[in-house]
Amino acid sequence: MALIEVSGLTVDTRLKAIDLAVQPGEMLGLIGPNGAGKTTLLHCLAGIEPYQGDVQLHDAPLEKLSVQQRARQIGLLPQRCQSAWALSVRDIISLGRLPWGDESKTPVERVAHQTGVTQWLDQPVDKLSGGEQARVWLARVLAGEPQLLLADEPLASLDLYYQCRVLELLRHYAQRHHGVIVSLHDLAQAARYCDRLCLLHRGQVYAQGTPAEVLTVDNLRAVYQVEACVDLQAHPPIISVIG
Ligand SMILES: Nc1ncnc2c1ncn2[C@@H]1O[C@H](COP(=O)(O)OP(=O)(O)OP(=O)(O)O)[C@@H](O)[C@H]1O
Repeated sequence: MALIEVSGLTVDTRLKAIDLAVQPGEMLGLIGPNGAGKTTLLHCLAGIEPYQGDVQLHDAPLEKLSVQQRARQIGLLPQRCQSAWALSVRDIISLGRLPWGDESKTPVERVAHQTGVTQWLDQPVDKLSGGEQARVWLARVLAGEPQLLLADEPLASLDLYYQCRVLELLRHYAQRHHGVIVSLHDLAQAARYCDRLCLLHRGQVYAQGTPAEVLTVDNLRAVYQVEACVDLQAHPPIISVIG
């Protein structure tokens, strides 16, 4: 049974008849040019953007879930995160436990360790750098242990070490019988870490499948309007723009 199955998801002129599914244990990469609809799709799945069509989570309609059920099962790491208050790192991460109503320190400390923010647990989050804060917000989502984790461009402010570390973390998270949908602009990283890719173009699914099926020279030319050199057999995969 699919963890999540999306059929005919449509949002006014922004998304048109999107079909996709994520199996337990799978990490799906959402790729596509600026404005393709990646964020809009993630927001629909997170329940913060209305849509037409059908979304089933574990074979149950998403819209039938209570707010609490949905918060327990789906976690969203938005593209931009900011706290309106000067909360500590520990407080921010603990917010991820709210849907469960527990105050256990163990998950908070575990995810702080995984994301490399343990040393700042008692510091105000707004005193950290942009990339350090991004890892704190990722820790907040991980603390909630959602069945489906949605991450919108989680690499945007991370250095090279943490780009790999975070993608490894998300991949391991998916492999523990969860599901991850992650939007990425780095296609080589998407090829390296994602089980399958969904290439969006002007609000529609242009291609979907394994990285080798999706990241073809023809698809990249049609969607990104670039001539690319693609070597997915290399370790790590190489995708470079040559014209
Ligand atoms: N709140 C909104 N109301 C109406 N249109 C919107 C809204 N937010 C985004 N759009 C439009 O919807 C389209 C898809 O935007 P979206 O943010 O989903 O793209 P994206 O693929 O995530 O892009 P990027 O890679 O630049 O983050 C764009 O044309 C954008 O201008």
